[in-house]
Amino acid sequence: MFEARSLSSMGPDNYAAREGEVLSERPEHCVYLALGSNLGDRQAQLKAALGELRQVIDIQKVSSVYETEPVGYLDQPPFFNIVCWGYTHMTAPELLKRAKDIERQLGRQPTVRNGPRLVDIDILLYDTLVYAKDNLIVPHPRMGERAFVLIPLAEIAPDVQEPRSGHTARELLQNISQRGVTRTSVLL
Ligand SMILES: Nc1ncnc2c1ncn2[C@@H]1O[C@H](COP(=O)(O)OP(=O)(O)OP(=O)(O)O)[C@@H](O)[C@H]1O
Ligand SMILES: Nc1nc2c(c(=O)[nH]1)N=C(CO)CN2
Repeated sequence: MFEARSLSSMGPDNYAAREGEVLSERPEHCVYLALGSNLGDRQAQLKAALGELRQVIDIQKVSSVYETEPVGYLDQPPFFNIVCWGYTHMTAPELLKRAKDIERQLGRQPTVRNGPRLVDIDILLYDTLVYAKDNLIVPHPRMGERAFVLIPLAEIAPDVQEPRSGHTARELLQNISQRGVTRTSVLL
């Protein structure tokens, strides 16, 4: 399924949008995103962010909602975290820009690194792309150490590979502590 629809291995610079180009005629790319929220109505924030993302990503699967203890900066409320995957015609830089626009649109204010936020959207994987330029790093550089990412990722795609290491989500999860992450009964 992933291989069949992941049509291009070109880097993002090779197919920047051209004038008059029809988005749906561009190649499709398989993307994995992680979303988190720890302020306000966390469930509503995640739902709203997913709704916005659906405008540019044909979302195939969304994980359960996990309540997770804060990592990095500890003096903040617990998060709700999810992971989803789907297909998009956007390039990776375009998708990052859209994700950051959605965060702003939903009211995210600048804060300390790892600090509280209404909604956070990270690009985990973009096809098998390994990319680091300007303000974008793919695969997400910290995904392999975060139970709040790997547990929902392994729920919906245990065999997906992190292309830098070649390890699957299930394998990466076996190398880290799974404490502080609880599956909730919340449905999105
Ligand atoms: N794969 C990626 N997904 C999302 N943002 C990325 C990615 N790679 C680099 N960035 C950059 O990281 C910057 C900081 O993002 P953000 O404020 O969400 O960080 P953070 O959520 O506090 O920390 P973390 O990146 O560890 O989750 C963004 O402006 C973006 O340009
Ligand atoms: N539990 C949890 N901790 C975090 C999270 C998050 O989404 N969940 N995001 C962070 C910065 O992106 C920092 N710490």
